[in-house]
Amino acid sequence: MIELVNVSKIYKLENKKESLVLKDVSLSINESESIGIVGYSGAGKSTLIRLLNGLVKPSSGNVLVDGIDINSLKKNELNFLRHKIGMIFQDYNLLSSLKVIDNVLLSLKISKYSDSKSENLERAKEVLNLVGLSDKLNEYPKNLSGGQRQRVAIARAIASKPKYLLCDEITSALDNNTALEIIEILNDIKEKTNVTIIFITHQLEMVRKLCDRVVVMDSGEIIEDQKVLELFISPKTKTAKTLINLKTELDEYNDNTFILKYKNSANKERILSETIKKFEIDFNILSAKTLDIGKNIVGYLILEITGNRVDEAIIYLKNKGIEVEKYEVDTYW
Ligand SMILES: Nc1ncnc2c1ncn2[C@@H]1O[C@H](COP(=O)(O)OP(=O)(O)OP(=O)(O)O)[C@@H](O)[C@H]1O
Repeated sequence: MIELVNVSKIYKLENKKESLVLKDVSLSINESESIGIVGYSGAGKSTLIRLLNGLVKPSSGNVLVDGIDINSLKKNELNFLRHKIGMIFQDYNLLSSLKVIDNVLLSLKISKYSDSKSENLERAKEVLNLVGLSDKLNEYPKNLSGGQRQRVAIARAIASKPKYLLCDEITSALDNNTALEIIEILNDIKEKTNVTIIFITHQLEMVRKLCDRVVVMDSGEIIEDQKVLELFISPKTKTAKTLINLKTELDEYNDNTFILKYKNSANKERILSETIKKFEIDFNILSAKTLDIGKNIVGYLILEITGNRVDEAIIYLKNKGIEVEKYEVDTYW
């Protein structure tokens, strides 16, 4: 488990000025969880993730990894603890003078994975195979595409079987298809290992495809922390709504226009037809959309509801677990 307890971070600037970039942040990350930390540029995400492996020291508060306050450790103890924590960066950070396989072997050597050269070699080949690069072992990074370089970085980060994997904007520099391939690889790694993934990004779409839980940051604070599925049904903050980025644009709507949001669609048809009969109302579907979130689906429907008992029908729908809101000009899906 990783815990941040009342962590603040102040950077010292020139002219003796200071900048408070994390404000009393507390957060617990459970084992085998995959958590997305999202927010706009400058929210403090990179600072937060760097606190988790001691690359940044807190100005106050504690960072605990498996119960150990990492800032109480001596340098060699911190280095040892870092073997538990793999990190991947936006700009890959590969050594250009080393071949793909040697980049991975170097990381195994540094983390003292095994004394046996052949075991290290076997492991390096295994992880490069896992990220689909078996045919690139002897290439230099400069001969690889951005997506392939990021795969090498993933292989290097997971080679010594870390318990935690920190990912700092690792899909941000890639085109959408390549970014989704990277997410697929991480999902595969998640399935095959118990690694805990901490994924920093401003691309909520990547979090939707990878993570169970999402933390939204704004100006150095955590402003939302909930299951990804719940965030897509009822985001609480404007930042989350904007990051979801699914603004609807209906040309015409009125006081009877509503947006319905629901998890998984199995009962939805039945509930809607029951509601129509029970309250003698009419539904006119204006727009519909579904999103897959992990193994779940979130559905959105924009309806015009007419009849004498609309209020009762809405209460009924809500009691059946369907989120209902009046449609307004800035409604987000
Ligand atoms: N070493 C530093 N010294 C001074 N200020 C810093 C330092 N690192 C970050 N900052 C400032 O701290 C704030 C938070 O930066 P941080 O990189 O943690 O945010 P972020 O959410 O990751 O943003 P981005 O996605 O742009 O990297 C920013 O205003 C940034 O300018």
